[in-house]
Amino acid sequence: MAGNQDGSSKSLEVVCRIAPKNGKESCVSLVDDRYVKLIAPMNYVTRNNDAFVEKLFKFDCVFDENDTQRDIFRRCSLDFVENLISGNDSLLFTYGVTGSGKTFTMTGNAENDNSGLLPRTLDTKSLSNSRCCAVFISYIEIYNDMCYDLLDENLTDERLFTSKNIRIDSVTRKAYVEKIKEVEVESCDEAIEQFLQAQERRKIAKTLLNKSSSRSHSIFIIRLVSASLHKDKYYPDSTKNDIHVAEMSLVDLAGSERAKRTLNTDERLAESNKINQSLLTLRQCMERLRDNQRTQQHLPVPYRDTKLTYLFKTYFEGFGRIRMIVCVNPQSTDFEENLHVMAFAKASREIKQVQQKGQTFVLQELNNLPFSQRDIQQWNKEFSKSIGKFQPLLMELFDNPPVIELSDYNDNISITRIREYYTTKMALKNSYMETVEKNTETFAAALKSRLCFGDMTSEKNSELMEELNGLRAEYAKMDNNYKQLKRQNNSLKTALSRYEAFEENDKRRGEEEEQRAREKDKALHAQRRTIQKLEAVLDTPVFSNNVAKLRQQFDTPKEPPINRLRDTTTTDENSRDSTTKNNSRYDRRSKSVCRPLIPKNY
Ligand SMILES: Nc1ncnc2c1ncn2[C@@H]1O[C@H](COP(=O)(O)OP(=O)(O)OP(=O)(O)O)[C@@H](O)[C@H]1O
Repeated sequence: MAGNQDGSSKSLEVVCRIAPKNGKESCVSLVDDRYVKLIAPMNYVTRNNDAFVEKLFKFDCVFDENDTQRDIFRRCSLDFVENLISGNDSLLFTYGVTGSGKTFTMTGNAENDNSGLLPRTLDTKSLSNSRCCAVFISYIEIYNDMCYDLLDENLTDERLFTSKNIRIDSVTRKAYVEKIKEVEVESCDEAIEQFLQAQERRKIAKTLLNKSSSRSHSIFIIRLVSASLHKDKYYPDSTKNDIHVAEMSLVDLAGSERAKRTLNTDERLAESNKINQSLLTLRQCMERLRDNQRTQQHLPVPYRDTKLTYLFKTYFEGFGRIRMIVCVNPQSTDFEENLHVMAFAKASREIKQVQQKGQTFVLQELNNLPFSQRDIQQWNKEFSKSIGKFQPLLMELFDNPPVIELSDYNDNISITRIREYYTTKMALKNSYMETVEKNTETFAAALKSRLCFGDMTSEKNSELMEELNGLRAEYAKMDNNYKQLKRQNNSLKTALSRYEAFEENDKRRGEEEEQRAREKDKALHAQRRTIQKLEAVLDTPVFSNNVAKLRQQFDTPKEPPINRLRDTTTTDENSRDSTTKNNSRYDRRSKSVCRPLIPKNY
């Protein structure tokens, strides 16, 4: 392999996609095209008992529900297709919690222009490629840490004895899955047909958190073999040693799951454990890679621990580009898992990748020439067709030549026969030659006109391309503006609903106060009426009489002191008697004082 590094190192690219929120509560929100905010649910405290309110995370790009599948494709996959055509490898994968939209992003669905990255990638046309290409696809899944060929029609649901091994190619040093089917495809439709058939064989199941949850990691590989075309000819130039073999791998990882939330049991639980284990290993590999780069150490990276990490080892070692799409579900119940996902994304962005230039393979090094068998068949067909046109003429030209046998030098009969034969054939040949020349002229004229037309078309194409690029740029600008406005609109809507909630609260509070004031008024009114009644009572003659009587009683002079003195000279008994009498009289009086002022019947 003559692959060479271009020396530049870039951070591993991580993009974030926030799924549409499913309810009012949301723990993730887009700040701008590069930052997301993770907001803790009410009363959330970390394990260290610290209060966590919100935290910002940086990405290379952020998408939310306002971005379409087409936007994601143009930002995340289109440049990888160009990378593929120019002979470089790329790995594009989705990562996230179960139900966060990984499969939706990668595969999508046919409804409402919702097809995902994979079908869109297959449907890309290159206008600038002047090379002869052949496209091969393979599709594998890693289920319970075993590798299976999804293009294999005999793959049963039990997957008995069909697991494949991963090997490292001695020439290219790339990891590959051994003995899998690689199908050459001629069109996007053909590739998608193969993909859909294979998709039926994928392990998918209903879980509590996702009604069609991927139980395996799926890896779709597009292999492009290209060679420059031989000058003025329609077949590849095999002498120049510039055959490019490049791969683009589109990976839909299974989502991390917590048994506590999924309530998985038996088979689902075993799957879940394997999924989590391989994701953990992926995480450990990335972290070790980052730490090695930071500390300039060479501690072993545990790629071999799982099939997934072993298969992508070469990518992480710097061969090819990697882009990770982190999918997040903004619902509050996913907060803790999203926190882990964000931490992983942050660590991944700290990994530096040494960029590779196109890998050119020297022909002799390859065991199997990567020519497209279809192309070869096609060329043979065309060749035989054009040769075939002249076949009858050739046959006619050399059919039944006369036996050249003379009895003696005077054998005029034989000489005449031979002369006649060759004269006729000479005339025939001349006429063929004329036809051939005429045909050549016609063909040359046709070719010239086609070439002219081709030149014109290509010029027009370049003009149109320029225009298209201008329009694309304009569209992108308008699209950005539109999204910005949409986001502003959304935040205004949120502010409005918050304001309305406040207003509603105020209104309710006002009404409650009014109600309280009314009740107070009512109570006051009742008190006033009671007072009025009391005043009315005060004015009644009965009351005045009673008052007069009372006054009279109080105004009546008390026993003169002298009597009292006399009483004291009497015996104790008398004294006690008189005291008792006086007391009882007083009692009587006091009873009259205690009589109600207001008559009972009032
Ligand atoms: N951006 C989005 N727009 C519209 N629908 C979405 C989006 N993201 C996810 N969904 C919907 O949410 C549901 C779950 O998504 P999906 O199956 O892609 O999750 P997943 O991450 O692949 O889950 P798992 O790891 O369990 O396979 C699907 O019905 C999908 O259509």
